[in-house]
Amino acid sequence: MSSVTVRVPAKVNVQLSVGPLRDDGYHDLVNVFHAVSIFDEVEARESERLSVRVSGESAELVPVDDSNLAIQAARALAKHAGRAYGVDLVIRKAIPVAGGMAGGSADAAGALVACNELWGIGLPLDDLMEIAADLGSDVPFSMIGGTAIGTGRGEQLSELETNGTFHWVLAVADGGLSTATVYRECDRIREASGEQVAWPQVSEPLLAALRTGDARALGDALVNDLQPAALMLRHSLARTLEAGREFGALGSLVSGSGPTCAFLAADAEHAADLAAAIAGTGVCRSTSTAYGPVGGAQLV
Ligand SMILES: C[C@](O)(CO)[C@H](O)COP(=O)(O)OP(=O)(O)OC[C@H]1O[C@@H](n2ccc(N)nc2=O)[C@H](O)[C@@H]1O
Ligand SMILES: Nc1ncnc2c1ncn2[C@@H]1O[C@H](COP(=O)(O)OP(=O)(O)OP(=O)(O)O)[C@@H](O)[C@H]1O
Repeated sequence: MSSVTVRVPAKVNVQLSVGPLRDDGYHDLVNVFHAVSIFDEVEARESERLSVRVSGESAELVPVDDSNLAIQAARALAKHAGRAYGVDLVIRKAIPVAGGMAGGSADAAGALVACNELWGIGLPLDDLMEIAADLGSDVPFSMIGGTAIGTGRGEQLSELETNGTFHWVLAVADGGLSTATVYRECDRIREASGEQVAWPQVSEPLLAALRTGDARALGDALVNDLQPAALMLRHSLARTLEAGREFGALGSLVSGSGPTCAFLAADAEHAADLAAAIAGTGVCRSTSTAYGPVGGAQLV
């Protein structure tokens, strides 16, 4: 086999509840991930050396040195297997870079699955998931996709049963936001307000909405504790969210650490109308529609 291609979805967080800052610099979360139909492709080609190339959406913003998460994933898998494997990784990006939709994590998950196949290692999913968690808090979810609750720093997953398909509009902003900076801003806002940080709890109305496929109830239950921090760092996002509400989104929130905003629609037609209306106001760089849940990293 000389080449293997894997497709990996983006995510939105339908609940992101952030607990107190831990001693290791992470926060305990209740993180309800939902995989949506925007996909990066990671192709692994036989090679003597480790290298990566990136094309597509904002490819010029993605590093092609050892800081690339897909290269880190290939290296970690080779180390686990105890061999000095090489691979040429070719990434085709559709997921916005530094957009709060787990783009780098998707590429890391894609590289793990693709290299496991290309190199004929045959490592079981459980072992791949452990390597994934070491690479980043969002990487395990990118492996499995669907809808799942992440606890701990978001890496301890339990899959959720959902019904039907949810339709989304994504409003992509100009430029990204650093995840670490957004968490730091969240801590700063909390410290300044003197607020006692509660232990994060799963939202029962949110779980019920997912279980029954009730988009209207899900729209009411969407929550993101990082949203005030993202809005503080990027004031223009308030107008983006406002446009969604104005044009009848069932719910609007910043996706993860932002700056992408996600809007829930009633159905595919409503999503298309909403995407066009929001784009027409000029409050974001571009809009697209997507549906979820979709599966995780998969060979194509
Ligand atoms: C915002 C989310 O995307 C929501 O799914 C994730 O929580 C972030 O996941 P990620 O990008 O995979 O993040 P990581 O690479 O693990 O961590 C980047 C930085 O984000 C902060 N971080 C991340 C996860 C977490 N539970 N608490 C944190 O405080 C830490 O400062 C960390 O140094
Ligand atoms: N393969 C990759 N694709 C995109 N960014 C990468 C990749 N590897 C490393 N990076 C770096 O990671 C940073 C964050 O990018 P990424 O697209 O993962 O952010 P994000 O979607 O906001 O992440 P998350 O939602 O997991 O917090 C980028 O600014 C880039 O420098």
